[in-house]
Order: sequence, then C-alpha cells, then structure tokens
Amino acid sequence: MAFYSRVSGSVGVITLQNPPVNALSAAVRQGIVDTMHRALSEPEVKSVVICGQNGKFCGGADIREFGANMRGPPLVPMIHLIEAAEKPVVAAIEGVALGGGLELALGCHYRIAHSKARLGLPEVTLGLLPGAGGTQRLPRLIGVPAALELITTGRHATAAEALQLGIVDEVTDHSAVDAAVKFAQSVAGKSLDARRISTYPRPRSPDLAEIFEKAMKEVRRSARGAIAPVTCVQAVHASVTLPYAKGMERERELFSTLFTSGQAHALQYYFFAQRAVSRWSTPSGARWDTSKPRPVHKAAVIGLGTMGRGISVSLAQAGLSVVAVETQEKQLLEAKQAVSGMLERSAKRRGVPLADDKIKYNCSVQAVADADLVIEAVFEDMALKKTIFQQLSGICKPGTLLCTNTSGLDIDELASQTQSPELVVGMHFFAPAHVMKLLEVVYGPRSSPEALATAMEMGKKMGKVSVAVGNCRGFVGNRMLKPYLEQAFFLLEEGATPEQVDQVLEEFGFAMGVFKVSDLSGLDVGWKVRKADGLVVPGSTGKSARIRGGSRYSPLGDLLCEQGRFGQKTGRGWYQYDKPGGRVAKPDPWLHGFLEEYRARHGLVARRIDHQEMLERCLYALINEGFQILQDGIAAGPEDIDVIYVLGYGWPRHRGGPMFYAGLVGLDKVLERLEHYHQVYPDVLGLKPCSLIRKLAASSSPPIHRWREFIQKPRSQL
Ligand SMILES: CCCCCCCCCCCCC/C=C/C(=O)SCCNC(=O)CCNC(=O)[C@H](O)C(C)(C)COP(=O)(O)OP(=O)(O)OC[C@H]1O[C@@H](n2cnc3c(N)ncnc32)[C@H](O)[C@@H]1OP(=O)(O)O
Repeated sequence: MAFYSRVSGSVGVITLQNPPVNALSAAVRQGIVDTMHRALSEPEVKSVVICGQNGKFCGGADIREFGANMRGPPLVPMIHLIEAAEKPVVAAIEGVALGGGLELALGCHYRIAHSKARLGLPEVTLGLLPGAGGTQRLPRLIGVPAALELITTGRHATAAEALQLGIVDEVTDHSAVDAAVKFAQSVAGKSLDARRISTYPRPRSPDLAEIFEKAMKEVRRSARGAIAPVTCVQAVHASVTLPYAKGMERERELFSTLFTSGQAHALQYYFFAQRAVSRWSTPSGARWDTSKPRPVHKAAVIGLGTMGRGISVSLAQAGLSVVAVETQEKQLLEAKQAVSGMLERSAKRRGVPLADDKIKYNCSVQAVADADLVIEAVFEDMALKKTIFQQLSGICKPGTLLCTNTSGLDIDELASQTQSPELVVGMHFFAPAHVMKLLEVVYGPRSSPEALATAMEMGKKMGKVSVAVGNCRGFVGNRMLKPYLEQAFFLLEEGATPEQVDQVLEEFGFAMGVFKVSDLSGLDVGWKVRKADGLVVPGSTGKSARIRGGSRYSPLGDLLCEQGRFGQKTGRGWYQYDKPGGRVAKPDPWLHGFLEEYRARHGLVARRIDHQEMLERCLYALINEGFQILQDGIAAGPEDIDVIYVLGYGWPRHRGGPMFYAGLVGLDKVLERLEHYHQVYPDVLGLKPCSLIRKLAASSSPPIHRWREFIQKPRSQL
C-alpha cells in the first residue's frame, strides 16, 4: 500500500509500503493512484513527494505477481497520472530505485537521491525490458548511448553517476525525503512544461544508426542466445524513430513478447532460486533458521597456490584478519607479492580501501593456532590433506572450524583425522576464488549444524552465493560433470569432433564448450583423479581398453595426457594453441587424425551425429545425475543444483539451470530420450533414468517448486 501524509502544510508525501523493497504490488499501485488523487484534490497541497518506507524508494514491479492474473491499476497509466499532474511531484530516492521504481521516478518532475542510493533498469536480467516507459523516457532524458548501456546491461548506477548522467537533479548526504520536501516547496507553482520527460523531443544525432548497429552487434555477441538484451535495443530504437505515444505502443508490444517467454520464466525462477539457497536445510532437519553461526574474527589459509591466494583475498576483503601460510619461503614471498597485486587491482576496480594490511604471512602452520576458522587449500591430494588435518587438530584452539577447499574429496575421511569431526566442513571455491561467486559448502555426516551455518555465513560475508551440499564424490557440480564429460568423449568415439560438440553446447548458451573448458582447466586434472581411481590402464588394447567395471569407458582423455597434451598450458589439448599458455583454440588436424586412427583401432565406424543427439546426450546425462543427487539428498532442492550450475559451470542463466530446463522441456520427454539412449547404449550407466525422474513423470510432471514432495528423505547423522 501507500501511506499519505501532509508535511509543512503544503507538501503531500506519499510513502510506498511493501517490505522489504517496496515493490510495486497491486496494493502499492492502488495506493499510489488513490493518494495522488487525494494530493491533487487538496487545495492546500502545492507539491508532492513520493518516497519509500525504511530508506528504500522502490525495488520495481513485484516480480512475484508476474504470471499470476495481474490485478490492480496498471503501471503505465499510473505513471502518466503522476507526470500529467499540475502540481510538481518530486521523487525522494533512498536505497534503491530499480526497474519500475526508476520508471516511477522518471514519471516524477524532479528526482532527489541520497548519495548511497543505486539506480537502474535491471529488467533485462529478468528476461524483460523496462516496460513502464523506461525505454522511451530514459533515452529522451540522458541520450541514446547512456540509456542503451544501462538498459541492456541492467547494471545499477551510483547516485553520483546518476547525477552526472542527468537522471537525478540533486544528491544529498542527508535525508533525501527532507531534501525532497524542501525542494518541493521551492518549486511549488512553477511551470512544469519543461519537466515532463515524455514531451521531450526524440533523441537525434547523425550517428544514431551507427550507435544502434554497434549496440545490436555487441548484445548479440554477449547475450549467448538471450533474447531480452536484443529486444531492449529494439525498444530503445523506437524512442528515436517514433513519437512518444507510438513508442510506448511498441514498448508494450515488445514487452508482451518477452513477458510470456520461457527465458523470462527461467530468469525470474533463477532470481528467486539464488535467494532461496541461503535458506538451507539438511536431510536430518538442520536448518538455516535454527542453526546459529559462530563468530569468526580471524581466519587462516593454508597453502598459497592459485586457490589459496584467491581465498585469502576474499577473506581480507570481507574484513577478516587473515593468517596466510605457505611452508616454503620462496613460494610464500611469491604468493605475498601476487596477493598484494590482486588486492590492489580489486580495490581500484571496486573503489574500496586496500585490505593488504589484513593479511599476515607465515611459514609455519603453528601460526594458525588462534584462528577461529582455518581453510586448508593445498593440492587435491588426500594423503597430504589428511596430514594437515591431523596437525591442525593438535594446533588449533578448541572450537576452531576446520575447512577444506576440495573439489570432490571425502569430507568425512578428513574429519576422521581430527578430534572434533563435528567442526569439519568442505568449502569448495571455484577458480579464480576471489572472483567467482559460487561456494559449495559441504557438510559431512558428522559436521554440526553450527559448523555448516558458520561456513555458509562466511561465504555470504565474502560476497559469495553459498550452497549447502552433502558429502559425496564430486559433491553436486563435479559429480554432474562426470556423465556430461563422458558423453562428450563417447560422441568423439562415434564420429564427432571436439569443435562440433563445443559448437552445439555454445549455441545452447554455454560460455565455452566442454572441450574448450577441459583445455582451459587442464586435462591432467581429471587424469590424476582417474589414475587415483585405478581407471587409467596405459597400453591396454582390445575391448578391455574401453570398459571399466562392466561399463563403457573412453580412454581418449588419458591417451591425450600420455602424449603430454594437457590443454592450454602445453599449447595442445583437444585443440591447438599458438604457444603454451595461448588462449585462442584452433582445430587441430593432428587430433582429427588421432581420432580416426583410434576409431579404426577399436573397430568403431564414424557416423554423422546430429545436433539434437549431441545436445540431448550431454545435457540429459547431466540432468539425470542431478535427479540422482536430489534422490540421494545431496542437494536439498532443484534450486540448489541450478544455482551451482549457473554460477559455477557456465550454464546459460536464461535457461534457468539444468533442473529448470528439464522441467521446461518436459520431464516425460527427457525421460523418453534417456530411455531411448539407454536402450541404444545399455553399457552407459549415466543414461539409465533414475527413479526420481520416473516418479515425477509418472505423477504428471509437477512444477519444479513441488519436486521436493517427491523426494524420499534419506537418513543422515547430521
Ligand atoms: C501478455 C502479457 C502482457 C503483459 C502485461 C503486463 C503489463 C505490465 C507492464 C509492467 C511493466 C513492468 C516494468 C517493470 C518491471 C520491473 O520492475 S521488474 C523488477 C525490476 N527490479 C529488480 O530487478 C530488482 C530486484 N531486486 C534486487 O535486485 C534486490 O532484491 C535489491 C532490491 C537490490 C535488494 O537487494 P538485497 O538487499 O540484497 O535483498 P534481496 O535478498 O535481494 O531481496 C530481499 C527480498 O526481497 C525480494 N525482492 C526483491 N526485489 C523484488 C521485487 N522487485 N519483487 C518482488 N520481490 C522482490 C527478494 O526476493 C527477497 O525475498 P526472498 O526471495 O524471500 O528472500
């Protein structure tokens, strides 16, 4: 709703009230319309201020109302009512003015912002465009290039930038509401002819055609198949080619196309999924709202390789005192230099104070004795990690949380090396650790709810999106990667090239295809794991070379590693690069010859594999594992998996995540294709549909928010 009051006798103040962000729900819109009429009809009122309760102007349209039968007064006429008013209306912007919130402010005659406020039109991130006049008013106010940039990226601008661009008229360090009231009094009775943005002339400039062409090219390149950014450019284009009223019609037409699109549903689902993962729960009933995190003031990082350095930076930037340990003096010095550089660059980029003095470097593990939380970040080697956990158990003060940065090793095995296994959790960071937003927080069977809550809280402090997951090989992300990679290898055996498989995945929207990613992260990483698992059998020939434990196995990755082809770092992998460390992947005739020779050796006849089959086999094998993970209770819900895949594995956000995508395709269709492929390849376990997808499909494929009802709760000791 909206609350009306009169201030200083002559200023009507309309306060939006819809916690937590004063989104424009039907009740709020109704409240604005009613209170505007009241303010306009009261003769004593000479001007109006619109503000939001609790220091937040407005977070935009109420996203929860999208899709449902939208009731209440529509936004566009509501904003026109404000703009057409004969009394000056001033927006007092505190906190945020986003989406419909900024469009409401653009309908006001003046805008006063608090210096800490953020303003933007982030609709594009929800698969929409600013459909309440934003695409027509903003370019008229600040020009096409700046409007295009803000609308197609959806980024938030600071108040200072908004002032510079001309979006706001004044910025204050004090109460924006008080400033707006004062301002409103000063402009009472003045002409509003020059203050109605919709009446401004269409933006004109000789280079507009070039600007739009460039913008369109750029969004097509970066959107990776997302339609909203492209549609945003089309809508802004209407502001220069059409008069305002016609431009608004075009905006509405384009908005309607986006509004009902699968991409908008996916992006809005993802918006809530990213927030839902913080409300974690475990199979045994431990929950975010009943588990209290321990206070952490001092943290320690052991091992200052690439991951340890990034983790130290993240901790320091979160304001913690950090002890960074590397036992070799030379490596310690190198790491110190590298971390300082990272902190400096980051401080410059984010405009925050340098956090260099937060980190103390040390050669001895003893230095972590008084830390509240230790993150071990040495190589992925169980024996080494075990030794460190034994040491830590003896050195650390009672109650210290012991965390391991591992991408898949058994948390419980490490916990069993300590005297307090309940204080051990996994923290799986993604490289580069100070940049990537995702953190998998892994609870073992003995981790306490308090330990899990502390690690989740720590992730949040570091600005990460933390997802709580159970302990199993590869946790969620890497476990699902295995069947996906396996299919990609099998496709090569059957006749595809790495370029073909990657192209299919990139056209789907992945930032990089599976083989390019493999080259980037290093083929030797998986090779080491497979060797430790006893899967690598050098020189094996005949049928047994392609079977492990009764299931189909592809040794292609192992064979490349035996040739020293580790990917970008060696200049050769699934592709070739101009030099070791090179970044530009080029098809490699050597590899094509190698694949032909391999197929011939194993009696495999290459066939032409169509686009659809490549996509289905890779994605559905991954999705099937996702259902198995839900069934095993490793992830609490599909949102957890989707957030992990979007933030950690380059899954295109506009497709919601693998589990959402499965629902969109249709669970019965995914099941049918899995059944088909499993029949063709009965020796591939990853293609055997798991019982949860069968159960859901048999129950008429309920919507994704109901899937949890179909998951049998596994027992856990946590
Ligand atoms: C055939 C079809 C015809 C179509 C007909 C329809 C015509 C309609 C035309 C209408 C045109 C509309 C045009 C306008 C569109 C919009 O405005 S879309 C919304 C744009 N706004 C946003 O994208 C902002 C989203 N929110 C945020 O970015 C952040 O929440 C924040 C505001 C910056 C605050 O961040 P923080 O303090 O970190 O809090 P959070 O945890 O993110 O959020 C707190 C809770 O608030 C919920 N929430 C936030 N914003 C909204 C919102 N706009 N609507 C609903 N709910 C919102 C958020 O989900 C959190 O709650 P929980 O999920 O329960 O945790």
